[in-house]
Formats: sequence, structure tokens, C-alpha cells
Amino acid sequence: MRKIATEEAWSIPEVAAELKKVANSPTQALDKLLVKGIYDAQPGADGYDAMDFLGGLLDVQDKRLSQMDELGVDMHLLSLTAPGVQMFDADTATDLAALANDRMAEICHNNPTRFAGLASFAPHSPKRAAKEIDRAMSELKLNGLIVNSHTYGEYFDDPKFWPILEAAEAHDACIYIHPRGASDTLKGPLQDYGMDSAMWGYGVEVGTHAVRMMAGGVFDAFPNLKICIGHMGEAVPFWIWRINFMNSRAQSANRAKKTERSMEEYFKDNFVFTTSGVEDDLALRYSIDRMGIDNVLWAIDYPYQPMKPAVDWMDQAPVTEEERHALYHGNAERIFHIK
Ligand SMILES: COc1cc(C(=O)O)cc(C(=O)O)c1
Ligand SMILES: [Mn+2]
Repeated sequence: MRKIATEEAWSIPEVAAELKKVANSPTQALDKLLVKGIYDAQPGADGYDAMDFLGGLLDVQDKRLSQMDELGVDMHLLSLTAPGVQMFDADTATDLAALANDRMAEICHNNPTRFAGLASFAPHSPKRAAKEIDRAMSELKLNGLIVNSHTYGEYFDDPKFWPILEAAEAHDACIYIHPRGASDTLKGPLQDYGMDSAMWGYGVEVGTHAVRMMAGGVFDAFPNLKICIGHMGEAVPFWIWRINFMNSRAQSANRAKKTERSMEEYFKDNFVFTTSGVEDDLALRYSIDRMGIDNVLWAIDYPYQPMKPAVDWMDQAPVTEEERHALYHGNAERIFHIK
């Protein structure tokens, strides 16, 4: 069975070098905790260096590909790892997004059956971002788009970003909204106990972004726009009944923006989500039964999650063989235009 992993992190030395500067900058962004640990690792300080995430991010043809061969993973859908270019100034972000897209396109063109890619862009300059999206999709023939949730505390329900959404919809380019540390206005109690990143804060950040987009009417403006989120839908699938009920009550009470469709309809029609970093049988079964098999894709979240457990888990997950085909490759081929 063809296996396509859809949230597979990657980076280039130029972005890593720029993030090392961020690690030593006065920024108060919550991402700094993790950026310091990965890009300016002090051996033994917090153990991130022992996990060698940076080595895994920069590698494509060596350990990554040999593990894929060993485990029968046909393809990685690569994306520039969080926080991407979003902590840089607008010009640096625009330039490095284009550079990363060129490098990614080269990898994909040289290994067309093993790697596909999601293009980066700099949301800071929506019109320039839209041009990079046009270039990435039309010229570089990449497979979709990646953004790491907020950019300087702003979210895609804000119409200033809608040139980006317009370009994505026009190209039928799914935007993967990947996590990063919560924005300065959201980070409050997320700064302790390791809650800043994958354990909790990431899900809060992306879940908040997804609900803002649905409740903000984004999908009335862009009915064909497709969004992908990871980590079994950042808990939104579990919470969707309550989101739907409380939003429709708030709309009736004129406390929420009137929308053409319901929150549940938007989540079903305009979102898909992956299993990245949630290797849980019951969560998977619920997600398929609640949101539909066409909306769930398999992912590893390499190098942050080890490859073998993610394969072993999906190989034995409690799904039909038809569902397993959809999870492992069918949905990814459709959403990310993978031949
Ligand atoms: C950007 O840094 C990341 C770190 C981790 C982690 O497990 O600590 C996970 C992700 C991720 O889920 O992509 C990203
Ligand atoms: Mn990830």
C-alpha cells in the first residue's frame, strides 16, 4: 500500500542561521524557547540537542530516505518547519520563503516519487505572498502551502490576509496551518511546564486560528478554500458539537458574526486534518466516524516524531482496508495533487 506522510518537517541552512539570530534576539515570542533549543543548542541545556532535530530537518537523502526505504514509506510531503519565515522581518521572510521554495522544488523534481512539497510564503506582505504562491504553484509545481499559524499575532480571519487566501483558492492549493508558539496575546499561562509547544500550546494556537477563520466568515468569502491542520485536528473534531451549538446560539443573539453555513459544515467542507503526533486508535476511529474518512490523512511529523512507531501504528489501526488506503495515500493524492 502506498504510504504518503503529509506533515514532514524540513529546513535549509540559511533559515536555520536566521533562526539562530532570533534565538539570541530580544524577542518575547513564545517560540524562542524552542528556537533556542534547536538552533542555538547549548549541549545538555535542555536535551533538544540530544534529539538532533536540526540534523533531521536539514537531511533529506541520508537518514530520512534510508528510514523511508526501510519502513516502506513511499513519500514525504515536506514543509519548512515551524516557525518558518514568520519571525523574520518582511523582506527577509519574503526572500527566504522564495529560496526555500526553490530548494524544495529541486528536491521534488529530482525525486518525484519520494518527495512532494508545501510552499512557504511571507504573510507579512500579503500581495507579495500571493505572487510567491502564484510562482510556487504555477512555475515550481509544488503541492500546496504551509503557514505556521499567526504572523506577529495576526490571523487569517483578518481581511488584510485575504489576497493570500484568494491566490490559494485560485490554485486549489490547500493551506496547511501548522503550529508555532502561541501569539503574544494568547501565550499567557502557556509559558510554563513545557506547555509552550507540542504538549498543549500548539493545539491551542492552531485550534484558535481555525475557529477564528470559521466564525469570521472566511469560507463565505472563499467557499472553495481548503485548509489542513495536523495533530488529529487540534482537538476541533472532538469539540465540534459544542463549537457549532454555541456559535449558532451566539449568532441568534447577535453576539457572533452571521455566517452562511454552520461551523460544523465549514469544518467538514473546508478542512481536512492529519494524524501527525496523535497515534491513538480511538481518536482516529472517532475522527473518521465524526468527520468522514475523506477528511483524515496520515502523517508522521518527522523528525519530531519517530518514523517507525507512526508506521506501525497506522498499519494496525482499527480501520477497514479501504479506509487505510484513504488515510495512507488516497486523501493526500487528492488534496495535495500528488500523482
Ligand atoms: C518546530 O518545533 C517543533 C517541535 C516539536 C516537538 O515535539 O517539540 C513538534 C513540532 C511539530 O509538531 O511540528 C515542531
Ligand atoms: Mn509538525
